[in-house]
Parts: sequence; structure tokens; C-alpha cells
Amino acid sequence: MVSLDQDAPPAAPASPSFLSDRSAKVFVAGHRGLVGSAVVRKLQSLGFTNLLLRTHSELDLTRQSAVEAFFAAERPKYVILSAAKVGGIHANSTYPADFISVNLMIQTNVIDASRRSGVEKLLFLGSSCIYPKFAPQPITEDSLLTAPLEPTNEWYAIAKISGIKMCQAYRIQHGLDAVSAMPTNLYGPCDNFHPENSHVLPALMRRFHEAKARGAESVVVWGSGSPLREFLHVDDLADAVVFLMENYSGLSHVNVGSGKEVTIKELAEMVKEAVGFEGGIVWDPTKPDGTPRKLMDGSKLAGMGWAPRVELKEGLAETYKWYLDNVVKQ
Ligand SMILES: NC(=O)C1=CN([C@@H]2O[C@H](COP(=O)(O)OP(=O)(O)OC[C@H]3O[C@@H](n4cnc5c(N)ncnc54)[C@H](OP(=O)(O)O)[C@@H]3O)[C@@H](O)[C@H]2O)C=CC1
Ligand SMILES: C[C@H]1O[C@H](OP(=O)(O)OP(=O)(O)OC[C@H]2O[C@@H](n3cnc4c(=O)[nH]c(N)nc43)[C@H](O)[C@@H]2O)[C@@H](O)[C@@H](O)C1=O
Repeated sequence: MVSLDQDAPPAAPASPSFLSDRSAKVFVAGHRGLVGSAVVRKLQSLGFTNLLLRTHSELDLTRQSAVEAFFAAERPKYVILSAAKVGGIHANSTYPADFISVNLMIQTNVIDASRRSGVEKLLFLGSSCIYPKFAPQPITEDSLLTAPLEPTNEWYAIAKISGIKMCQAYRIQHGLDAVSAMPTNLYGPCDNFHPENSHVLPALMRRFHEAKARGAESVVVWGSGSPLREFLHVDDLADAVVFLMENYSGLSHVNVGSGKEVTIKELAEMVKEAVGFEGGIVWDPTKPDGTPRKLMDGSKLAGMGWAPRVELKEGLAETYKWYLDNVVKQ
């Protein structure tokens, strides 16, 4: 494992400054997803005028030759890699081949093409599932690769760990300014509300909403309710992504979290209240709990001067409004 001592000073601004380069071409990969759409909103609000955006059907990032041709033709200066195969505990357990292969292909193609075409800075998005199942809490960046992973998402985690290592290797060998951000569990507008394949928060929002609409007496929630999760609003993540693009240029990945955790039982009660469902909750113990706890240590990023803003209760209310306006009304 490469020593993290080789990190550049964390607060040293990238050169040239990302934020003083608002007419530069920025490729936001996966711009219609939860994260990519929030990054686009953030960059547009900051006055970035030259965003390079392609849907999955316009550019399949698993196709190496298409990705190489795209980078050769477009020559983006900055890349934010938020395209990935993403899903909750059920999707990760059901489609392990997709989660490892699609993610390895996307990140390998994009990172390699970025280097070949002269990209100045790239930000890769991983996930808190890279850490060992029983990592000491809160989880610091140096817990990586110290013990076995959580089995329900090890395929995805291995791909994400490879992405971190690829950024490090390309920095060392080729001088590519590639940084990696590891967000905790995210939520917000443009999330995936699929009943089985999504993450817990949008899944429960939909389930409580539909139960309320049909006057059901109860809603089924998976597992025991005891696992702890840390939730971060995606607008806070987008803010952190821009912060890192501006302020960080180092070898180590950087945790991005809210610092606050809730049990799944507490989350279910909060979502139920946000939606206004008045029935009961029935727990389904045949469904997996996944990792018992994964609170990340955010002191590295906090030490650079970044802090989250959105409280979970407020974020839930805003996300439910988005769901009503954009999913239910369609
Ligand atoms: N959601 C979460 O809770 C967390 C997410 N992350 C990370 O953030 C990143 C983004 O996740 P999130 O926004 O939630 O995911 P989404 O599923 O919401 O969005 C993924 C995006 O990737 C695009 N995409 C997928 N496959 C391809 C492909 N082969 N070629 C081109 N584009 C593709 C999709 O395009 P299209 O819409 O056109 O199909 C979509 O826009 C991921 O790296 C994930 O690991 C990390 C921690 C938690
Ligand atoms: C972001 C992260 O997301 C995934 O990990 P996870 O945190 O375990 O994700 P999850 O949101 O799917 O579940 C959280 C908890 O919630 C419980 N739970 C209850 N009821 C529902 C439910 O209805 N749906 C889901 N999905 N979970 C439910 C569920 O049983 C579990 O205890 C990784 O695969 C990986 O992709 C990753 O990085």
C-alpha cells in the first residue's frame, strides 16, 4: 500500500484555481443521476458556462473506444466522475457481476482517457462501503484495506477501491491530478426510487407514500432496524466536490459525511412523519441488515475548512416535495 505520507499539503489550492476557471470545459459524467445532477446544479449556480454532459445512451462509458474518441474530440479540462452502477443492498447482492464489471470499466476508461487527453484535474467518487465491515468507528481514511469487507457489497467495494488505487497510481506515474472523494449514504432530488433496487431512504419514501395513498394499515421495512447509517444531502456533497476540486490535491482519498448517524428504525420513523403516513411499521427479518455501522471520520475534510449544512429532517421534507413534484406527478 502506498504511504499516505506522500500527500500534498491538503489545503494547497490546485493550480490553476478551479473556481477562477469558470469558462473551462468540465465533463460531469453521470449528470442525470443523484450526484451528477447536484454537481451540475452547483456548478451552474457558480457560473460555470461550459459543462460537457452526455447521457448513458449518448456515450456508454463502458466502451473504451467510444470514451477515447469522446475525450480526444472534446478535450475537457476537468472531469467529475459521478457515473457508476449504483444501488442499495438488494441490488448489490443480486447483480454482483454488474456492480464489479461496469464500475471497473467506467472508471478505468474515464481515468485512462483523462490522462491521455491531458485533463488537468479529475475527481473520482467512491463510497463508504470501501471500508471493512467492522472498521473502528468513526472510520478514518487509513482504515482502507485493513480487514474484510461487508459481503453484501464487496463486489462494488472492490471496484471502488480499485478506482482509488487507479487515481493514486496515475498521480504517481503520470502526474495526473486525480483525487478521490468517499461519500457516506446520500439522498436528495433525482434519487432512484425503485422499490427494490434503490437505497433505503428513497425506497421508504416511496413505500410510505404509496401506503398512505391506498390507506394501508402498515408498511414493511427490511431487516432488524438496528443498523446505523450516516446520511448526507446530495447538495452538501456537491458543495464538497467543488471544495475539493478547488482546495485538494493529494494521494489519499477524502471522507465526505454529515457526522450524524441514525438507526434504520429512527430513519423509518422520520420518513413516515415526513410523508404523513399514520399506520404502523412491520419489520422483515428475512432481509439483510448489511454492515452494522459505518460512521465516517470527517476530520480530514473539516480540517480543510468544509462543513455540511443540511439537517436530515429538513432534507427529508425537501426530498419528499421533489418526489411529489417530479415522480408522483409524472
Ligand atoms: N447514492 C448514494 O447513496 C451514494 C453514491 N455514491 C457514489 O456517487 C456516484 C454517483 O452515484 P449516484 O448519483 O447515486 O448514482 P445514480 O444511479 O443516481 O446515477 C448514476 C449515473 O451514471 C450514469 N451511468 C451509469 N452507467 C453508465 C454508463 N455505462 N455510461 C454512461 N453513464 C452511465 C447514469 O446515466 P443515465 O442516467 O443516463 O442512465 C446516471 O446518470 C457513484 O460513484 C456512487 O458510487 C457514493 C456514496 C453513496
Ligand atoms: C451507499 C451504500 O449503499 C449500500 O449499502 P447500505 O448502506 O447497506 O444500503 P441500503 O440503503 O440499501 O440499506 C441500508 C439499510 O436499510 C435497510 N433497509 C430497510 N428497508 C429497506 C428498503 O426498503 N430498501 C433498502 N435498500 N434498504 C432497506 C437495509 O436492510 C440496510 O440495513 C451499498 O450496497 C453500497 O452501494 C453503498 O455504498
